[in-house]
Amino acid sequence: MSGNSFGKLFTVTTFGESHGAALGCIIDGCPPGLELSEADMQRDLDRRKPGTSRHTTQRREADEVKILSGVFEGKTTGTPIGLIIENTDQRSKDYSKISEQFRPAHADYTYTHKYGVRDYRGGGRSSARETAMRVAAGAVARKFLEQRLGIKIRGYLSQLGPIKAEKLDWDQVHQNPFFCPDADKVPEMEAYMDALRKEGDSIGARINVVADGVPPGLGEPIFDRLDADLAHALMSINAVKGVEIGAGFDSVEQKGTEHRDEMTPEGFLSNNAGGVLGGISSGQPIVASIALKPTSSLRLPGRSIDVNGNPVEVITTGRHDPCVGIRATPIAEAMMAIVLMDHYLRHRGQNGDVEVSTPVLKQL
Ligand SMILES: C=C(O[C@@H]1CC(C(=O)O)=C[C@@H](OP(=O)(O)O)[C@H]1O)C(=O)O
Repeated sequence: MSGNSFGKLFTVTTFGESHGAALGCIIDGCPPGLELSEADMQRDLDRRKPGTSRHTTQRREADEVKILSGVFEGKTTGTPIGLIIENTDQRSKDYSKISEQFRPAHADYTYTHKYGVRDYRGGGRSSARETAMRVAAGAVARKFLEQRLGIKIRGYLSQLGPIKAEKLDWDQVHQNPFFCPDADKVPEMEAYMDALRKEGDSIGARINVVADGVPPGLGEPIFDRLDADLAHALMSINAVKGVEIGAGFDSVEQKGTEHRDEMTPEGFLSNNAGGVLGGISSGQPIVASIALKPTSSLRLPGRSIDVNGNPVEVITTGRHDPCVGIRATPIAEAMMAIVLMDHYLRHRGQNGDVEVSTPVLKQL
């Protein structure tokens, strides 16, 4: 397999390049009977699309999705769902200067070594523009999970460079261009990004994603643990350099008595596990966090080499996100939805008729 598909029973295959004709995806394995229209996906696509604030790339794409197949009279038929989004605002000449050079920290260099050819226009297939299709596919999974199981998946930006959100107010997340849940930090983030843009530099970010209402039992030990698949899915998002589940790397400094999530008949007393025990969902909220690196396309000159190995100074012109993390919240939510959907179908397949008398604990 060449790495363009994800999932075992709910599979998502994406195709397309940033400056090609279109982005597309095939979702296979979606159960029949789910009401589905373009509007269901457009809501999330609009949250991710470029050009919505001065803090993102100024490329203007409507990211209007069209359903090509798999839906009849407003409902999924169980056959492959084909989706397409046309690219409309490519400016490939911005990239002609770097067609034979490698941007430091960019996939330019590794794509060349792997394939021998490179679509240098906007990063080609390595562009984060590809994530639009993950968001569309994630919206289908999200709708099924919400309607059939009451699962709610929400994300937020918890840190932008040095600025950390200190409050988690879900109502605030969509009140600002950063997906920041702490209104008090927004002016600081705006000032930081304005200064950074003037400087021409970029910055990293952290995104948290939470799924509430996930039933216990999802996840396939040993190699397809739910947390392993989540890490796979989240790490596959462009620019992600770290993934944590629950307490994550803080577990290093915790003692067992502190880390363990004690159980009472009333519910779990904490959630250091991030909702996964032994690779299987526990019924607690699934909690993941990702670190995104700073964008590598910079107008500030950097040392590199050309395709022949000669030293060059690289300057990237064009339109770029000074912080890719700012638009990453809907992408992380989508990847979590795809993983949970896939594991729900897998669990239903093997264990759909398992009955246990042990009560399902709430999270206190
Ligand atoms: C278009 C999107 O983001 C693009 C992601 C991207 C990159 O190299 O990842 C580079 C830029 O592309 P271009 O130079 O063609 O404007 C961004 O605008 C998008 O997310 O939809």
